[in-house]
Amino acid sequence: MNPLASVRQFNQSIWLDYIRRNILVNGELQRLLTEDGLRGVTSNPAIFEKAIGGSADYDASIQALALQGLSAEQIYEQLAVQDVQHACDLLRPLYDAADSGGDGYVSLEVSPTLIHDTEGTVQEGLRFWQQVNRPNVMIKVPATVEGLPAIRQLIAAGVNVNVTLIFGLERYKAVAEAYLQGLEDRAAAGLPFSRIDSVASFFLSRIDVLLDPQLEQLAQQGGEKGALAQSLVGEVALASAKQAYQFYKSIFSGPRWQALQQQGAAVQRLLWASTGNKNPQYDNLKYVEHLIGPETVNTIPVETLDLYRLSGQPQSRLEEGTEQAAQVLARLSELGIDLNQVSQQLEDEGAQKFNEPFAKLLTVLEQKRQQALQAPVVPAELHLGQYQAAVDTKVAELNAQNFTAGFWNKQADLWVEDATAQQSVRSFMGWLRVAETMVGAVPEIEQFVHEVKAAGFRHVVVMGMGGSSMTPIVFKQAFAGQVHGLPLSVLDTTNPGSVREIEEAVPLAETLFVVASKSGTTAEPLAFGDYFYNRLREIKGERAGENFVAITDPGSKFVTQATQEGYLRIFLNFAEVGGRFSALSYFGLVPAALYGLPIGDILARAVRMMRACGAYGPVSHNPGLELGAALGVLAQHGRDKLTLVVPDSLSDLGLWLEQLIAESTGKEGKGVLPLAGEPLTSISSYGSDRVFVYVGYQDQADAVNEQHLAALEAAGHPVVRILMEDARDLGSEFFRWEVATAVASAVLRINPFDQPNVQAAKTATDQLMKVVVEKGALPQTSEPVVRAQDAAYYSNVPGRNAEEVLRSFFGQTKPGDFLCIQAYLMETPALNEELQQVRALVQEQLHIATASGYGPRFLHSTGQYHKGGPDTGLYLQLTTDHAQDLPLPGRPYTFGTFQNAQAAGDLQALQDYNRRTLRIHFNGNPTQGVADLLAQLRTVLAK
Ligand SMILES: O=P(O)(O)OC[C@H]1O[C@](O)(CO)[C@@H](O)[C@@H]1O
Ligand SMILES: O=C[C@H](O)[C@H](O)COP(=O)(O)O
Repeated sequence: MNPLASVRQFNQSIWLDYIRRNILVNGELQRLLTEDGLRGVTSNPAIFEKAIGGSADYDASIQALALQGLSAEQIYEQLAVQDVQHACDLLRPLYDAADSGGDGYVSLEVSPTLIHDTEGTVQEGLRFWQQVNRPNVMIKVPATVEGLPAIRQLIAAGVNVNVTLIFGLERYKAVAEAYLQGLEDRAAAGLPFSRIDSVASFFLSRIDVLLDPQLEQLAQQGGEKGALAQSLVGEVALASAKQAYQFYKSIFSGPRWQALQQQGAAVQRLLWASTGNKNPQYDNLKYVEHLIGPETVNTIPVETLDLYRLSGQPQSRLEEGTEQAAQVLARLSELGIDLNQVSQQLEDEGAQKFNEPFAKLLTVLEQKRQQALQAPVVPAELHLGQYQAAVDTKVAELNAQNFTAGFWNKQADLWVEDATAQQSVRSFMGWLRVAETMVGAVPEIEQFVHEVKAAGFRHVVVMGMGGSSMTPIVFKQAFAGQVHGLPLSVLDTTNPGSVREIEEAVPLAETLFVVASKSGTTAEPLAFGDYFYNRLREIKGERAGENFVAITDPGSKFVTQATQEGYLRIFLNFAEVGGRFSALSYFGLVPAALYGLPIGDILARAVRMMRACGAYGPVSHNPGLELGAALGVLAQHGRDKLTLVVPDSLSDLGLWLEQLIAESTGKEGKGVLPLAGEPLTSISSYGSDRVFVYVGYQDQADAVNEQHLAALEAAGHPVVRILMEDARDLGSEFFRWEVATAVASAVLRINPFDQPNVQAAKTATDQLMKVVVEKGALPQTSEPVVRAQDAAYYSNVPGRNAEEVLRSFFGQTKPGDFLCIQAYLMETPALNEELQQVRALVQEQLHIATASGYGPRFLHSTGQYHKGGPDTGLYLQLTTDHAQDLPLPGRPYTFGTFQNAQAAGDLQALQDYNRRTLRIHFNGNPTQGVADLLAQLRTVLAK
């Protein structure tokens, strides 16, 4: 048996004298608990100095906390408290176990600067107790003269205390006395004793380190005294411990103790501390092997722990040589050594030994804090030409009304007048500070990632719609090749071909499926979840749930389902964070971390932007406000087509911006229409409804796009450029654009946080699905205007053949319109290519903007704008029959029918809003269908 685990049979508990974030996160502490039978953890200022000051583990958190305005000391406290909380959570099952035996604790020491300050110690002890907020934390209090009354008071207040820095027997007795008095005070106040635990940490190696040289010097003088001194070298620490244990037995046995014990009090166990050997001549296990005995604890540094695991030989030895031990201590005085003086010196040095690293740690933190504060956010360069003056006026107006302060105070009248709408605005502004909350959740997420990898998962599939899956799509592309996490796929379409493609590409049994739905009621993710859960049941039976993770709001129906199905983990997001504003919450960060992204750094960048936008006090320039004001004012001047130009590696950022901006602003007949992925066409093909935004990288030349933008700018179009340092700046950009979107909405006087017109398509789809459930198939659609050989054309425009229908449809185009291609087809590179050519042709020939989206993805993105925004769209819907369909388990329909119902439902909704629509249903291969359409359009649109 592992010697470490065997120690328990002698009723001693082994604790770990070490803490560092990586061992909490990477499973190391958990392994020590499970395999080595470890039963507690202790920390001290020197340990934290090594962990925080001596590693880069905490740098991202330090940056984020510094940017939030915390001082070096506050940063230390926050980090230490977080680690202790995390460790407490890992030890909690042990603490809660019936046979916990007073174990399962994690110790956090009060500041070493308080070593002679009773009141300060009590206050800080109580503060830490509340901050850590875990029943299994112990507050470490030094056993100085001033510490004794603090121990008593904290015990009386019900705080678990680890008394530290005990070097001598007299002081040990005073410590036990303070503990008893604390308990008695508590009893007198009529308060219970249950689960108040305390340990008395007797420091060992430091005693020998101080005394051995003195003894050796005396030994060199020879004679009888010399011989005595020689015999005592290396003996004093162990003798002190053995003697202390005898005192312990007598203190915790008499009638006084029994009275307390009867009321439920627990003994204050002796804990052997400072048990890492510091003298190369001694056995490294010296302060472990000799001190094994009942009702004691030994807190052991990692190196000693590793050695003990290899060669420990546990036996109960604490009461061996008790007589001799007493002799050793008694005879010291014959050598003129006063043990009380020695203890005092050790105590003074002990204070020093913790003060120095603590001061060093604060210095390091201060440097890192300053660095964080000096790092600027990436600027957005706004070249607004003739609109500059109007935008400046709006910015001045917003500043004059103190917009930034009102914004951070969730002042809803900045957007809407109606009281109910204001309430809704306020209740969806949790995104403002969600990045701060998530900084604290990083270790938890990273630990989860380690567990997932350790369990053998090799792939991750995120399944969700709109805001719930868009961020992972962006991350996947932007960080491709730069990270080494688990490969990631995102499923956000009901297209049976795409579902099958993912199914065939992943190792099902070793794939983690993340079902992401804020509401927990969105039809698509629930269908994806059910489909893959069923597949996993076929492979793993009852254990299928082990491959599933949910991200959803607290209390959603999906929580119940995921619980019943035995999901591996349920991440509860925040009700007050809306879907498209959830990039920096669990929705964006859990998949990101699984993919291997440095989520701490990404969050730190987000906090940097929060700070720049006035989250922590007034700012002279608010980049989010300035961008948002520009977008709002430009839209009011008819420049409402926000055309996104990005390098290939950021093309999916366009999709994210589309869903954020379109779903937030496209309502009440107003809005900003973001256009992602438009092909570049001749400068004259762009109308005066455009504003161009480039998001790229500082150190990556993008000549083609840049030349194009320069020409557009020269032609009088407003152009915005944002050049990120690296992909981690996406954290900043998500936040900048969220603020800008909210500000643009304020300029347009709309509520950015609802999506009133998305429901129209959902309701129409639901009705169609009811028919499917009842009748087994979708209802017949009305007759097409034209039925050609390979395609049918449905529209309310006239035409005797395909060409005429296309001519009538495109003949409706006015300046300021846009073509919106809605492809309910399987996304493939070849199809993308054909669609891009259609867009380019339309842009060139009709001088209108073009958008293209796959259904149902765009329904949760630009779909809101299509129905709620201005009536400027020509909607070209492309559908097909699904040659290779997929059944949906437990439902009387297939993915293909579901997707077609979504197309039909949205078409219905568009027509209900009197939008101009043309549906082309391809009978054959859709890519060929689009190629044929392109050929026809070349004729139809030719000037
Ligand atoms: O996360 P949920 O609730 O499944 O919603 C998915 C998406 O659907 C919408 O609610 C509506 O399109 C989006 O706002 C959201 O991001
Ligand atoms: O609680 C544990 C003590 O802080 C620790 O054991 C001190 O050990 P050291 O003497 O090696 O610093």
